[in-house]
Amino acid sequence: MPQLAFANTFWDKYEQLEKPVRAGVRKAMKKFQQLSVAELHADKGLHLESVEKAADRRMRTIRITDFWRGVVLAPDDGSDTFLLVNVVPHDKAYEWAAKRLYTINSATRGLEVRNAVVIEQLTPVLEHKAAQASARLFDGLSDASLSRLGIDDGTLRAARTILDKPQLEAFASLFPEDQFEVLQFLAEGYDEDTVWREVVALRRPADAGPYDPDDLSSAIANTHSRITVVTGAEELEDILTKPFAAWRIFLHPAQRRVAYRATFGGPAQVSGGPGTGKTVVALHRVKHLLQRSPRTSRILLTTYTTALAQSLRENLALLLEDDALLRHVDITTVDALARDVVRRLRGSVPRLCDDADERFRWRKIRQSLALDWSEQFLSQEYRHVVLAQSIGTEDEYLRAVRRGRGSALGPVKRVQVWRAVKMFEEGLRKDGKCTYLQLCAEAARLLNRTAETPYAHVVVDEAQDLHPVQWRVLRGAVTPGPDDLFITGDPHQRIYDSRVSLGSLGIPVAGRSSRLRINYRSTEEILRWAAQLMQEETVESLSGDGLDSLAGYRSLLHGHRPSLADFSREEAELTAVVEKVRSWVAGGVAPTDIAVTARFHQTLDKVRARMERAGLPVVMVKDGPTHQDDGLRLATLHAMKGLEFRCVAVIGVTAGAFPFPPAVTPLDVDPMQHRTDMLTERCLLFVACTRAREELHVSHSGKGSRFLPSEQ
Ligand SMILES: Nc1ncnc2c1ncn2[C@@H]1O[C@H](COP(=O)(O)OP(=O)(O)OP(=O)(O)O)[C@@H](O)[C@H]1O
Repeated sequence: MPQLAFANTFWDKYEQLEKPVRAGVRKAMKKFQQLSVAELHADKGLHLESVEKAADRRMRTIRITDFWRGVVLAPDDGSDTFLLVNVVPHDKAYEWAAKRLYTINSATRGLEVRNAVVIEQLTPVLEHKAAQASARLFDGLSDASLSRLGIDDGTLRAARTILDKPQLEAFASLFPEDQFEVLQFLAEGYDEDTVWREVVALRRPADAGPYDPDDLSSAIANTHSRITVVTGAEELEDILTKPFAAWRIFLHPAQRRVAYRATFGGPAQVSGGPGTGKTVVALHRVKHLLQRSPRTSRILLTTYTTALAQSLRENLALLLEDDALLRHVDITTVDALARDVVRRLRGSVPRLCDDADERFRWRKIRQSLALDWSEQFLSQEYRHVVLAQSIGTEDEYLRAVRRGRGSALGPVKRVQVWRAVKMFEEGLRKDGKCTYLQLCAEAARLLNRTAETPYAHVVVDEAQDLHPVQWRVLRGAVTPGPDDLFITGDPHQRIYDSRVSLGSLGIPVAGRSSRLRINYRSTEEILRWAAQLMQEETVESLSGDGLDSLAGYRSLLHGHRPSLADFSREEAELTAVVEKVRSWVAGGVAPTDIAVTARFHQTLDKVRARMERAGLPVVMVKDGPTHQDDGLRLATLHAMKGLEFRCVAVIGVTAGAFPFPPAVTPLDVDPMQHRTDMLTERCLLFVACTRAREELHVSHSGKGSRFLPSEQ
């Protein structure tokens, strides 16, 4: 019987096909499982046909319906793995198939495809231009170095004509995939050995023997990130009938390496820019841990908000497809976990004090003690110093190193602050209340006192915003040792001003950190635009022991440039956003795949009224809509964390809203805190803009925010 394999490019089309065409695909695929190779070639219904003047002699088309054909790479070396690469309307199928050439990469041993015809047409023209340029992008690299990294002669000739990064990007859909990634890394300035390690070694099989350019079936088996080999009828049915989600099947080697690494000697960390698949990796890690843990052990999968926990739940169910396994995983926020721990180990949970109540209490204390500091300063001092360092006595506070705080506090002042802290804590205690962070501190204390740890493994997503006391809860929830904590996050998306040093919290990740660089969500145009919002900012790493950067961060997708619109009045801005949403809907985007976001609820209320008047129903993200709830999504910027939509409009990006003065500590009060607050403001806008997959619209009325790029 022949073997059947699918290239991920096949799914790009399959998902959009109409029902009868899909049924045709299913019927054709089944034949590959029922007939012998000889019978396949002879089957009249399938009509396995070679392609005239094809760049690849193994290209075949098959009949799907009267109007659609499948494109198949058929082995001609005696092996029996057929690779299904695309479904194309009948009249375009031959042209599409004729241009593609499949080859085996000499370094990675993966199967790659290139648009051989277009590369061949372009190269002489570009060679002519390149000869006149003073420098080319890859001048500094010898042919031998490039060849070691898998660049073959055809690619080399074209690569030698490339002058700059934008020109390289234009080759994204033309060059063989692994070779293109190697060139992207080199273009970012990485040296040969790093590129070998980060691209080649990740893919190359450990037991790679001598290079055989014709061993198609081994190459197909090696190419996990782009090809899936179907092992049986059940699996085929499963793939063809369930909603297809590429992330379930095709992991990038950098994702697979961490998600399925047999074991880590201790806490492990994965960082990466927005949309690089950190959540996807966290989900696959849970799957891996479940498969290798004893049936009695429990796993905690945790994230920052309830909405994100809900989405993790849905996606893990999709990935595992096994309710029995799913029951071994608790999916919850750290705060909810802390509440459960306190309830279980202490019997009751105090009432929770919300942000407004907390601010009110600090204000009253400040007034009653006639302190010079603002309530914001006191609340931050409590959060970033007292709670962060578990300070319990005045003496400890007097000796504390106030990391991250830029205002000096001598002993006299510290005694005053400590009095305020005690008043705050006693006031809450008297009212039978506590803040969320106090609840976490209590949960951590209780977990520390008991010998029992509730979880065998803890997997943390969106880790960048967790406060040290929340980390203590997680530290206490799992016994230190191999595979205890698996952490994913992006310090460029820190929007709640929590600073940590994971090492000092008993979570050392040194030597077990990795980074993801390919964005699977947004187009390169959106990414480049959004990255300008973070310009020149240095960002502390996830573990707090150095700096993080977005170097090498890129997308393979291309689309429209974001639009930045500027209005003199808010009315006009609101009218424009309604029109924008209308045009997206008219273009075929489902309202559930569109989000409008603004900093303030007030702005969202106005948007809501306008949209409803225009006959466009809306749903607030904070109300936790499910997939079934129709309507365009409205959310504050904070609520956009972790989400994604095909189209996003970020409105009200004015000078007064970004930075928002009440959210920023004045420079003269605390220069360090001022810088952190300003960075958090930038991050907030960055997070919102990077939620967009295909279209991003940003607008303001009146003066625009200084964070906005000056050039489009
Ligand atoms: N290997 C993959 N193949 C296809 N799609 C992928 C892959 N990895 C991730 N994706 C898709 O990319 C998008 C972003 O993934 P994910 O949410 O995991 O990224 P993230 O790094 O957690 O993002 P953020 O930090 O911005 O919230 C999702 O739509 C996901 O399905």
